[in-house]
Parts: sequence; structure tokens; C-alpha cells
Amino acid sequence: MPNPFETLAHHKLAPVIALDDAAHAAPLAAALVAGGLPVAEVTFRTAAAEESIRTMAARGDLLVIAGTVLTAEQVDRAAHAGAVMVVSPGFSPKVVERCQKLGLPVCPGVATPTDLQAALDCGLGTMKFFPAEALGGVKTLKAISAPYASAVEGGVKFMPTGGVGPGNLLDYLALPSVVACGGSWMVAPKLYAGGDFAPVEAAVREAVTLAQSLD
Ligand SMILES: O=C[C@H](O)COP(=O)(O)O
Ligand SMILES: CC(=O)C(=O)O
Repeated sequence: MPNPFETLAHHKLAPVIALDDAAHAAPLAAALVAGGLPVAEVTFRTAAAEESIRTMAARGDLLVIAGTVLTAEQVDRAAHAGAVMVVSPGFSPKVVERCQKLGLPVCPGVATPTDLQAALDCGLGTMKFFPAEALGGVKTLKAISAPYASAVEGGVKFMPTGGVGPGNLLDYLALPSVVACGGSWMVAPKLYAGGDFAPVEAAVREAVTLAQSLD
């Protein structure tokens, strides 16, 4: 599997998934792959997260990221289940430390310059900007990142998440500091409420077309 950050930079999207039922993991993964987006950020917001990660990782053709990882114990469970990267809504030194100990790429959330510098102190160069829209969106991201352009080689990179959708995706992706955007719109439970995952595949395909339209 290539470096997860490179995969994210290629696809520009990280679908944020909260599964109540691990039985949905297989058809959801299939819809993502069929729609052209072999990336899944499965959040530890539900009890089904670990099993869902295991199911998706077993395919071998999908970048499986563990999301909403809040404790070192969840890092262990995510890694054991097959996640190849960890993200969090905020910056937790314990989560980052455990990931680094395991050699697992980690992308913590930052909302302030203080968070950002804490992540830099850990040697990290790519961070979530969360919750992106509620924090002021593109304007705030530009302002927060400006002082750190030369803090790491190539500049600090971000994965804005929270309130990103088809209406503002390209505004974020147009920023050179943005690697990819996280979002739940193309994997929202209402799309597969009837047990049919075709609407997910269609929404994923549309999101992929939009994200790639900047190239
Ligand atoms: O908590 C929010 C999710 O991580 C993603 O945000 P979203 O549902 O606004 O796309
Ligand atoms: C928001 C986010 O990235 C997370 O829950 O991990």
C-alpha cells in the first residue's frame, strides 16, 4: 500500500463514515470502490467501527483510515483491525505518541495555532482542519496556516473536514496547502437507508468527478 498521504492527495477526498451496523461495511466499501474512491475513514463514533475497519481492510484495495480516534487503546484496536492511518478531531499527544510508536501515519485535528504548533512539535506536517466551516472555512484556514508556510519542507498541509460539501469543496481544494477534504455527504446513512447502496456509488462518483475537475 502506498503512503496514505499520497493516496489522499491523489483522490482529494476522505469519506467520513459512522456505521451503526458492521454489516453495512462490505456493501459500503464496494460502493466506494465502484464509484472510484477507494478511501474510507471509519470513525470510532460507533461500536461497529472496529469490525467495519476489519471488513473493509480485508478487501486489500481500499485505504482504510480510522477516524475519531481519541485514545491510545483505540489506536491499538484500529491498527489491529487493519487501519493504515489514524485521524482525530483534535490534537491528543497520547494518540499521536502511540501512532508514532506503531509507525502508523497520524493526522490530528487542529483548530488553532496552538494546536498546529503542538502537532509540529511532534514532527507532523499534515493536519485535519476541524470543524472547517464552523471555524470560518477557507478564510480562517488561510490565516491560520500563513505563519507556518516554511515550518516544514513543502509547507504544512491540511485536510479540512466538517461542513465541506459539493458547494465549497473546490474552494478548499484550490488552496495549495490542502491535500484532501473529509466529508460525509457521499456516504450519508440516508443514501442507503433502504439497503440499496447504488445511491452511495452515484454520490461517490459525482464527488470524485467534482474533486478531479480541478486537475
Ligand atoms: O463530524 C463531522 C464529520 O467528521 C464530517 O463532517 P460533515 O458531516 O460535515 O462532512
Ligand atoms: C472529525 C474527524 O476527523 C474525526 O472525527 O476523526
